[in-house]
Amino acid sequence: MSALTASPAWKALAAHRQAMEGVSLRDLFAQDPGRFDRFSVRVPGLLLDYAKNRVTGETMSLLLDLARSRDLEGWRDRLFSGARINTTEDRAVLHVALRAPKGRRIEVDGQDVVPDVHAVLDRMYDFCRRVRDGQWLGRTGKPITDIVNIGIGGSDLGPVMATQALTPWHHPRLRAHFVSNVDGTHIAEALKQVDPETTLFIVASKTFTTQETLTNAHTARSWFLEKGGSEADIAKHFVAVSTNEGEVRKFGIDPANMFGFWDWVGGRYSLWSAIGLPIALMVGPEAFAEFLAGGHAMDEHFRTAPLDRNMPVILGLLGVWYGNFWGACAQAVLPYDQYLARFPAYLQQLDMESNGKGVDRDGNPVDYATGPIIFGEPGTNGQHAFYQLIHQGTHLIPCDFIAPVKTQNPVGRHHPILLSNILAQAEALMRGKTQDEVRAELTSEGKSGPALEALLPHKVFPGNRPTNMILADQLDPRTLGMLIALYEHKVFVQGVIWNINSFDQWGVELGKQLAKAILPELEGGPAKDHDASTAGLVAAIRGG
Ligand SMILES: O=P(O)(O)OC[C@H]1O[C@](O)(CO)[C@@H](O)[C@@H]1O
Repeated sequence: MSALTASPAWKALAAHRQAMEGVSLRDLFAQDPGRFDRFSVRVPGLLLDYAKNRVTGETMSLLLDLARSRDLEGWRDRLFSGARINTTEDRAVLHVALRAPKGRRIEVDGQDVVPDVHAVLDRMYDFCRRVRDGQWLGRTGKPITDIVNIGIGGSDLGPVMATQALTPWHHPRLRAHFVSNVDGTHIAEALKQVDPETTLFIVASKTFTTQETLTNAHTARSWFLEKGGSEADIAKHFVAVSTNEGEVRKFGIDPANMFGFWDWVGGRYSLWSAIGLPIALMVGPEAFAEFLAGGHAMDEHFRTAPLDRNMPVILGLLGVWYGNFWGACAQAVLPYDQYLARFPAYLQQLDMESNGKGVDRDGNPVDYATGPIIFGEPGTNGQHAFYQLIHQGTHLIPCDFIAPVKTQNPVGRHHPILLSNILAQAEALMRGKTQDEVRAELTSEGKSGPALEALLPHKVFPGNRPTNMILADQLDPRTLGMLIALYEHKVFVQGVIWNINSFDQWGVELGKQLAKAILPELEGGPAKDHDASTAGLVAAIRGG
């Protein structure tokens, strides 16, 4: 037994879970009209309603006991103080420093990093202004019209998601494109849409050694040269975002056109850094600064709010409650805002790359579930796809619903219709529909006898399915920053409870290694020793 599962706080929760068997959310609501007030938290701009969870006051207090017993507050202090909590890579974890205001002091090895953060931001903002104002000119003297970000994972998903989320703030002349997949189709289709004389490529890679990104970047470079650009023109059309100046130079990008960041920024936590350059170019420095301010506001909330009023803590603990005590292995994230269409994909990396771990910080196998499978689609599309399983299937899938109260596009009745759907879904998942209710409904429709009885079980909804509701006043740069930081800290809270390192990602390495070995075989090199399946597939691809 691990220290976690042997702990009194864990055992108390396990016993409480047994006591909660059969307790229904319907009853909890019926018994307590103040449930919304008790189980909701506001920070300016965001409201979290977690009343539709299988929790009582006792549940929350036992979960908070667990958090305290894991020294959550101590770990939070270590995070914010620049301690090297990413032990397997011997790094600090300081994405919070990327959104710290000027004058705030955050140290790594005794050195304040906030001035460096703002020096890069100032350079980025200056560059953005020149591109946006039409002063930065392409090789034939024309202003930039298209930005192609080449990156993958954290160097792609965050920028794609946030750029799309902030579409109403986009500069009218600029279009953003994102190329990530090493599938040549991705870059080929992007290049079909852009003009080499007015396109700016951002090669975004923390390490600048990532195979997909380097392959795409070299293809873009060759295309640029084939289309009449010269080596000397590259400086006008290619910039880099990286921590690796040496590799950037080797690629042929002048370090003067490089925006740096630091090893204490994890890839999936990097959209606040220069990796956010495509966002800043599209929405402008002022909106990007607001986005950072939103992230910082959530940092302050996480750092200072009491644990029982702390949004990331509450979300994290609820995830632990369902994952570890109710056997839920998935978590749906359901944004009811088309601008947040890529939010679930972004969260997949944030959460699953962070907490998809099977050993604890000391390398011991864990005897409890860790991070869940994250999935989702924007509402209402998901309703017509996978909600059936969430309502009536055999798996327990806690859901996070996210919506803006005010839409950026008040077209006709669309927004009230959208919001009626999100509220209805959460209500339906909580209430369900009993046999008696179904029987009464079918009877009122004129059904009776065996026909009614045959249909009845199919129309019953068990209900009692947990949901959180996150309402933003509106989706704008500030609330987007808050929302992202909320989930970053939620993931951190869970990592602390599970005693895992949420900041490394060794699980992505083996596939990369094997792909390197297989590539020469697919390009005509000698066949290597594989299992029969892989050998057969290699032969099939080689036409053997
Ligand atoms: O920015 P880089 O170094 O190209 O890495 C891209 C991505 O690859 C990973 O290392 C593994 O998928 C991610 O953590 C990272 O975001």
